[in-house]
Parts: sequence; C-alpha cells; structure tokens
Amino acid sequence: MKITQAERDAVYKTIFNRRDVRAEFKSDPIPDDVLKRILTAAHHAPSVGFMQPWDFVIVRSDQTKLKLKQGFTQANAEAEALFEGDRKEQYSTLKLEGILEAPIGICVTCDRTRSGPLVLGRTTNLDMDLYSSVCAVQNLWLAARAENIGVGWVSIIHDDVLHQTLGIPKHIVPIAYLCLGYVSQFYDQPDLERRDWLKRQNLDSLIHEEQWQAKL
Ligand SMILES: Cc1cc2c(cc1C)N(C[C@H](O)[C@H](O)[C@H](O)COP(=O)(O)O)c1[nH]c(=O)[nH]c(=O)c1N2
Repeated sequence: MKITQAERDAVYKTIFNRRDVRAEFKSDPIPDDVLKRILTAAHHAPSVGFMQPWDFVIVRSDQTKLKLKQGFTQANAEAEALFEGDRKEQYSTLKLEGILEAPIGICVTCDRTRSGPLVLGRTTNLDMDLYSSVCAVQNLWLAARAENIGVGWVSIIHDDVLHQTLGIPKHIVPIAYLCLGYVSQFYDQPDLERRDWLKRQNLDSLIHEEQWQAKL
C-alpha cells in the first residue's frame, strides 16, 4: 500500500500542528466513535516483542478529576519551589494542565509483566516496555490532532496519586495522564516557546555524522 502525496502531506501537517493543550479546552463532549478511533490508533503503536503493555483508564467524572487536580496542585507547588528568582515568577504564571476543563482524561499505563518475563527485544534493556507505552501516547496524541482534538500531558503529579485515584494495581506503571478535548484554537508554536520559556533547538545542531560530537 503506497501513501499518496496528499496523504503524506496530511501526516506532516498533523505532526507540525500537534500541540500540548492546557488552556484552550472546550466542554463539548468527545463522541464515543471518535474516542474509539483515537484509542485504536494508540493500540496500533509499535511495542517491544509485540508486548502491547498498555491499558487506557478513561476519566470522565468531576469527582475523579478533582482528586487528580489536587494531586497536580500539590506537585506543582513542590515544582515551583525548585525554581528561583525570575524563573520562579515566570513558572507561576504558566498554565500547566487542563484537568478539570478537559471533558476526558486518559491514563496510559504500562504492565511490565504482560506476556511473561521473557519478551523478544526486551532481554537487554528492560525499559523497552516503558518506551513502548510512550509510543502509544504519541500515536494517541497525533490521532487526536487529526480529529481536531487537543491533548495535554500532565506529568506534574505523583504516581501514587494516579495509582490511588484510578485504582491502578501496584505492578502497573502510570506512563501518562492526558487531558483530551476539542479546543478553541491550536497555536502555531509550543506554549513554552510563545511564553519565552525555551526556544526550539536548531535541528542541524542535533544531527551527528558517524560519531557524536559536542557542538557549540
Ligand atoms: C513526557 C512529557 C511530559 C509533559 C509534557 C510533554 C511530555 C513529552 N508536556 C508538554 C510539553 O511542555 C510540550 O510538549 C512542549 O513544550 C512542546 O510543545 P508542543 O507539544 O509542541 O505544543 C507538559 N506540559 C504541561 O503543561 N504540563 C506537563 O506536566 C507536561 N508534561
């Protein structure tokens, strides 16, 4: 099956216009069939040894979102305390989650025991299962963008809050808590770039021929 030029362009358009969304969520519900398409895309991510270590915990209730928001607020206060001076002030102005505003939350997890102790391709580096679940996150993020749905990754929350609030068994690792919803707009640039937190690095400075080289 060959990808046409128009299809290729659509993939790149989706990649370059995907954003991490925190502040622009609308309350419009995500139809079940749309959510299923997005989850199906996530489920078609690559995984080490075809282990498919992910599960998807869907959060819809205000009650659960409120608990998670409390978890964020606590972790965010801890995070803010680590910065100093202007950076701390700037940090405090950033909106870093949309837990309550987004109609749906999805926790993507990794079952490190799935398919047994010996997994093809994971024999040398056990963390390959975690990377596989991250691949599912990225598929989900891009599929959502293709559906004009925004996604925000909330990592400023402790794993034990996710375990307790969502009833995730101990041996399963929360990989990402994601907020999903239709948005008022997608920006051209990352929020952190628009707000002068960091700039996008120059790609050429990140490409190394044959051997890794320190670049100025
Ligand atoms: C593993 C991981 C974890 C987080 C993020 C991303 C990833 C990959 N990002 C989003 C991040 O800030 C964003 O992707 C970059 O700033 C680039 O912006 P775009 O995603 O291109 O809009 C993110 N953003 C945020 O506001 N709160 C958060 O807790 C996190 N956590």
